[in-house]
Amino acid sequence: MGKQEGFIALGSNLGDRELYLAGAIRSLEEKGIRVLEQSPVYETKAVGYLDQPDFLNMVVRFESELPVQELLNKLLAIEAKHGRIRKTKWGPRTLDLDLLFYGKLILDDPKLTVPHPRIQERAFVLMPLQDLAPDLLHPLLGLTVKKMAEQVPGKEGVR
Ligand SMILES: Nc1nc2nc(S)n(CCO)c2c(=O)[nH]1
Repeated sequence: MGKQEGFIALGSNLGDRELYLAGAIRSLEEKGIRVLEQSPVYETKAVGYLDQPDFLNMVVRFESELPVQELLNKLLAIEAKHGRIRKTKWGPRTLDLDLLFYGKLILDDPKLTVPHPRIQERAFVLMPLQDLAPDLLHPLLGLTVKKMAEQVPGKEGVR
């Protein structure tokens, strides 16, 4: 695959959220996923199940040579290492790592969809992603991150 750049969304709404985000970034580095740039950290209102604590969200730009399946497995391992217990699909979690983009990859496999299928509807992803890559073009939607961030509802819940 050669060295590819990509973006990962990080989130936490349980326990010491800042610590979980910092730990995740350290774990990424340990597993050969080189973090090149970090967005600011945003405090965001939970979407999905609303009766859960606010999240801290951020996005990182990374580079890696890993095949995408191995990259996904490492993200799952990092979530598990930082206490992620999948009680309910949409419940609070210590750490959430979502692969947003990986090079020019387009993949629609049941286990893994890249680009992430909900980027366009998530202000908590688009606002930090815009800090890093406003002109990044979504290969399927044909919209830049800047354009998607302008259009996305719920920006008031991302501070
Ligand atoms: N604000 C906010 N709401 C969320 N709902 C879910 S599920 N998640 C987990 C991301 O898939 C989040 C999140 O990271 N931030």
